[in-house]
Amino acid sequence: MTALLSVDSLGVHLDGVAGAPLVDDVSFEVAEGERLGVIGESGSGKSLTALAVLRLLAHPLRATGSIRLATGEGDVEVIGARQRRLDGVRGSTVGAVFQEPLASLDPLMRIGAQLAWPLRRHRGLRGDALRRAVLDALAEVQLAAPERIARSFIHEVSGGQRQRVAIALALAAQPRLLIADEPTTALDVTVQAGVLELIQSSVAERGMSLVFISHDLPVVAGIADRVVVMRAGRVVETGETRQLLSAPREGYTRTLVAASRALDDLLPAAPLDGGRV
Ligand SMILES: Nc1ncnc2c1ncn2[C@@H]1O[C@H](COP(=O)(O)OP(=O)(O)OP(=O)(O)O)[C@@H](O)[C@H]1O
Repeated sequence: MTALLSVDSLGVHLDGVAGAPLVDDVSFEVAEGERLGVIGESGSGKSLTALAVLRLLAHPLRATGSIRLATGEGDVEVIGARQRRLDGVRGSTVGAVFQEPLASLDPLMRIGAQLAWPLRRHRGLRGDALRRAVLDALAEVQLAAPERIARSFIHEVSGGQRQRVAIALALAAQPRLLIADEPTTALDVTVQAGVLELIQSSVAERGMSLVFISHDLPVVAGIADRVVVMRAGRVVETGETRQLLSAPREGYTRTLVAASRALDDLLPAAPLDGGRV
């Protein structure tokens, strides 16, 4: 399969600060339709890697190496690309959902107007067709009462609804790759499963590729075909999910798997009758 995203020897440096790069010699590929999980402890460089792919790193952070995205109109080298070229790529080739939905949503703009923007720009919709597409996009992420949501500001809807709006926004320009960076970590546990299911079904129905970043191993195991394990800014191990989790080669991956199993073993002992944990 051809690679939609190729990251080669990516480094993320903190300009003006001596020492090892924050992300060091990271390489991986994501094929068309593939779902790649990125796991690793807090501070291992997962988010910086995602931000580099989206070219959202700001000074003093600086990326080196190569990040190639295959678009409908040839490959784009993200590091060093002209801003105009990138504007075309963001949204239509790659969309992103972050831990905190407010990161991609404007608090001062009604939700419908925010969604209309990429639909107008990337799909050329206007007037009634645009209004219908906004409501369809909200219905597609299973938000009940799309008309009301479209008229609302983001602070007028719940955390789970906000993340669904952020997903609708990321999908609006029909990207070929979705980057989801800890998309359920900040959500109430009761709505996490629904948002995960939504990401999985949206990716499957659209035949999109997915980069799913999480420190939660069972969640990644359920969603990813292949996994990249990161630690201290470097890739420790990469492999097919089942293979990597059942027979990890590296000590660090074995520790992650063992910690996750130990937590799992505790679960049946937890009170299920309304007791507090
Ligand atoms: N703007 C910044 N300036 C300086 N250091 C930074 C900056 N952003 C991140 N870092 C550092 O880079 C390292 C990698 O951070 P990153 O956010 O990529 O980790 P992560 O694996 O995504 O962690 P988490 O799971 O907690 O989100 C960390 O040591 C972090 O402190």
